This record gives sequence, structure tokens and C-alpha cells, in this order.
Amino acid sequence: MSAKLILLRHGESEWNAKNLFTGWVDVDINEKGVGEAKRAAELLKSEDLLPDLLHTSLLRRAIHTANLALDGCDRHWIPVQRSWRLNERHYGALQGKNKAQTLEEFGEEQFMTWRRSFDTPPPVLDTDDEFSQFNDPRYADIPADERPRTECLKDVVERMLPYWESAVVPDLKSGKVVLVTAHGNSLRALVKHLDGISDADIVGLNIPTGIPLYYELDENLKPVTPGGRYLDPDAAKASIEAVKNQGKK
Ligand SMILES: O=C(O)[C@@H](CO)OP(=O)(O)O
Repeated sequence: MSAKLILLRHGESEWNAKNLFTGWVDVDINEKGVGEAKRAAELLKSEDLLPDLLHTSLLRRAIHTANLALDGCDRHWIPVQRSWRLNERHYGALQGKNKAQTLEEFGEEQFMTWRRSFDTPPPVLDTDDEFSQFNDPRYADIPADERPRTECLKDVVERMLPYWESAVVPDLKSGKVVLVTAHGNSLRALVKHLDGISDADIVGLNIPTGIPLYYELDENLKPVTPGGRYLDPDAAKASIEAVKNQGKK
């Protein structure tokens, strides 16, 4: 048995374009992002990788991207499950801050530690901050003392894996083609798990916006091809470079 999994980071968002730390702030995709989502649909169609089931985060940029990608390949009707556990990493007190200014103010080492280190979270965000989601009704089911106010990638792995095991794995095992539409850092957490990437090596992994990453998984849900396969490898390469260099302009 082999399972088919497609990972899709949302298309470019309004705040990606403005170079702002986003995290749980619920911004939409911009025009470029809409184009990326539609192109994702074309790629899925051309490879005959038509999703049977969708899992998304609770954030508009992932939901909108998934809707466009599915609509474009006539799969707008498939069952959907949404979970905060697929949300972007909560970026703590950096949410709403400009990446270039943060780099300048704190220096490259601190900036990259906050962006990419495995276990150093940014400072905590006040619950009444304008960029806080602490009292957002969509998170009311998360006990207040477990509701994130900042997260490092390790925290994301820990909150994402229970959802992976309980919701996504059964769908994969039932032979369905599963689409997971999520975010740069929640997908880094998932890829780390799938490919068994070390805490040190995950620092160097970046996920491009809007390009489907296809994994064929064996019976133990291990990737047949390590790292999976981007359906548009050239575009993925260029976009990965851009994500990597964010802030440095
Ligand atoms: O701002 C964010 O939420 C993320 C993803 O866009 O940024 P970064 O790539 O810096 O982790």
C-alpha cells in the first residue's frame, strides 16, 4: 500500500508582501497568492493528483488557498476538517512587526534564532495586544492555559502531531488522496516529522508559497522519495530562496 499526501502552503499573503511577521494574525492572500492557488490547481490536475479529503488550519489564507486550488480542479465538494493544530506558528510579540526592522534592531543572529531555531520562541505576546488572538472565539475550545501566546517550532511539532496521528493518518491509511493546506512553519513541523529531519537541520528548511509538495508514503508512512516532490520544482526553488532571505532587504 502506498498513501498519497499533498502539502500546500497558502499563496502569498498581504503580510508576506509587506514583510511582516504574521503567525496567527488572520490576513488574506493577495493577488499573487490567488494566482499561486489557481496555478496549484492546474498542477494537481496535470498530475492527476485530485484530493479526496482536505485538512486545513483555521486561518483565512490557508482556507482561501485551499478553496481556490480545489475549485480549480473540480474538487470544491470534498470533505474538510479544520484544526488550530495546523495553524501557523504563533509568532508571539513579533506578530505585526516588520522583518527588516526587526533584523536591524536585534541583529541577524537573534533574528534568525527567532525565525528558524527549533526551540527558542519569540517573547510572549500580551493577551490584550492588538495582534493577539487570545480571545478569538475560534480558539475558545483550547483551555486558556494551553492557548499559545508564542511558539517555537518544537511547540508546533508537539501540538501538530496529535492531529496528524488522530485525523490525517487514518485518512491516508484508508487510501484517500489527502491535501493538507497550512503554513510555512506548521508544514516545516510536518516535513520534519515525515522526513525525520534533525533539530539542527530543520533550521535550513523553508517552504515556498502556493506550490504543491507531493509525498508518496509507504505502509509505515515513510516518504518513498525523501523530501517529497514539488510539482513545479523551478518555481519552488526560486520561492524557497525568497522566503529564506526575507528581512534582508
Ligand atoms: O510571518 C510568518 O508567520 C512566517 C510565515 O510567513 O514567517 P517566517 O517565514 O519568517 O517564519
